[in-house]
Amino acid sequence: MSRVLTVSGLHLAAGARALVQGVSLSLRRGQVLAMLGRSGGGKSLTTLALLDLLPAGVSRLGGEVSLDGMVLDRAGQAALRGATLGYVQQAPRAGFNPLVSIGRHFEETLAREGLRGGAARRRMLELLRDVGFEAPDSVPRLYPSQLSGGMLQRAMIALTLCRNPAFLLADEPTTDLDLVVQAQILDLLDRLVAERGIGLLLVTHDLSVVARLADEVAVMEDGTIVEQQPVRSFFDTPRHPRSRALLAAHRALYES
Ligand SMILES: Nc1ncnc2c1ncn2[C@@H]1O[C@H](COP(=O)(O)OP(=O)(O)OP(=O)(O)O)[C@@H](O)[C@H]1O
Repeated sequence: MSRVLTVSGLHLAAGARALVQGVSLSLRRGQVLAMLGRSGGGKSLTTLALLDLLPAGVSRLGGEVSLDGMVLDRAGQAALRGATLGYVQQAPRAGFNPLVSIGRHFEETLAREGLRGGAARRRMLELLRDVGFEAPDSVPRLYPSQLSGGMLQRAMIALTLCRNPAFLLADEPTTDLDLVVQAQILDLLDRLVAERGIGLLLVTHDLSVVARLADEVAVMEDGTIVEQQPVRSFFDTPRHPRSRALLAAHRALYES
């Protein structure tokens, strides 16, 4: 199974406006890389570039995405998407078709893995149980509108796991959820890294989440990575003024 996903020298622009300039990152299996920084810094676009899912109007002017040292062309990136590389977005509702039951979503995804009928149903129930649904049998017949935000995020993660991804890209996966559910989803992601050896890229604004989950931290500012360190040294000796400001704001909030 793939071990390292790398982006190097990524340059993104909208027309003449540079949005991401020379970003390089490596995501390793079994590790959590947290990406943080001010709003508009380029975290989401970098994540979307890894998936080759840039929004209309944004183009990649330079940079390479590689898997275990093999540079991927666009077809290679498309083949990776959803299979080797799972995506967990901020608003899970947007990832589901509201007119299609949860069970159908699983059927379609599992069929791509060659699983149908009873085998597909068993796998779906196993995955739903694994992400924390205590009564998974009741879930497949439901429609997305019948699930809460937290349940939908769990279902989205289970759907992503159907294809056994080596890496997960999670862009603020808990932003719209209440605190208790946030903690549950983070526990789940943490467990997936530990048990399945998934490499997790976690975009977040929350330094408590970084402290709890991350192995490595990258701070983005105005389209560049201004600091990248192992999590311990990031908290002990932040080097960039933006990192120090983030830590000071965090400490003022939690240690006063
Ligand atoms: N479709 C687009 N067209 C033009 N500019 C865009 C587009 N999408 C994003 N941008 C710009 O690119 C820059 C980086 O955006 P991005 O969403 O990657 O930031 P971010 O760090 O993820 O922010 P946040 O933390 O708020 O999600 C911003 O200045 C944003 O306005």
